[in-house]
Amino acid sequence: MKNRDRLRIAIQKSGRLSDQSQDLLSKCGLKFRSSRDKLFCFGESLPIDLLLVRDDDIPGLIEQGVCDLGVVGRNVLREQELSVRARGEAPLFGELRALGFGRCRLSIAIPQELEYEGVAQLSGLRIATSYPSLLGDWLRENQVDARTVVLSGSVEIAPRLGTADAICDLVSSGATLVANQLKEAAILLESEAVLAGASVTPDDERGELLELLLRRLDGVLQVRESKLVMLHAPRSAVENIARLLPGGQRPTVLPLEGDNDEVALQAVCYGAITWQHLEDLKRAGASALLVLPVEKMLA
Ligand SMILES: Nc1ncnc2c1ncn2[C@@H]1O[C@H](COP(=O)(O)OP(=O)(O)OP(=O)(O)O)[C@@H](O)[C@H]1O
Ligand SMILES: O=P(O)(O)OC[C@H]1O[C@H](OP(=O)(O)OP(=O)(O)O)[C@H](O)[C@@H]1O
Ligand SMILES: [Mg+2]
Repeated sequence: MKNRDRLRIAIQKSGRLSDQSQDLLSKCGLKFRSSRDKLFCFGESLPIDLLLVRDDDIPGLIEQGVCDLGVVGRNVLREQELSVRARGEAPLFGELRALGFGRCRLSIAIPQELEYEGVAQLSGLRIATSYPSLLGDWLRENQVDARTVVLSGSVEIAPRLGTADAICDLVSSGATLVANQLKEAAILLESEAVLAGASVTPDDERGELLELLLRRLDGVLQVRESKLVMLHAPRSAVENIARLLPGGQRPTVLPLEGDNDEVALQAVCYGAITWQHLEDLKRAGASALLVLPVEKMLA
């Protein structure tokens, strides 16, 4: 691995993951000066630079040591991981964190008029895909002997053109399948954007930068799911109420001026706080309930 004193992160230049990738990095406090060509952006707030590339190139760039981190769909990362393994090599990149956006699934779909009776039915079929390694792996695991037809895009049209009998492609809302008279038969992989990185942490300045960035990222990811809940309650109800706080840490209990029976409670809770939660808390004796968003968090 080449020695560098600045960390480099690759994200998708323009596509489904671009905006949310940029947004996530900016929430981690990274600011970039964009260059004229807009393919390399110099990091101004920390020695962390940005590369804007095609998503398919990200695992390879990490493997070659050109960049240290990348934001890419798990579907792309796993596909390339499997293709490296198929060459008898160990991949030099892997998933470091799941990022919670760009959710979709890699599925097999068949023509709507067919009844799906199970994987065995796929034997002997031609399946069109842009993910030959993931598909091949799944077919082997399920002992299905099908033929893979590799296409780089517009996979859903293959059955209509007669070049394949089924497809294996990304599905999110399912609208593209319906538009092409196809239906989902089996899910091969649940995907979302992930932070990918080298399997070995660099042993120069970048190692520390990487740790700092991961700490910030963990804070940002946690905050996204967190709320600060504040309420008043009788001292005797505190234990019950603490149990009702979803994923809550131990609450802070504070005295209320001029009141010996009531206390104020505050706790950071993880996951959604629904109206049902609030009603349950009220029934347990809580009043003056407030639910506030959390902006930053550092463990
Ligand atoms: N319909 C979808 N809904 C949600 N996420 C999706 C959907 N389709 C794809 N994704 C996710 O977004 C990633 C990027 O999708 P996009 O279509 O922008 O890629 P691309 O066309 O290969 O882009 P590039 O030009 O960078 O090669 C996919 O690899 C996948 O992880
Ligand atoms: O289930 P849906 O919500 O319809 O989404 C699925 C479609 O989205 C993606 O394509 P995209 O629209 O990005 O086009 P592309 O493959 O040409 O990039 C994917 O390849 C599917 O075709
Ligand atoms: Mg691509």
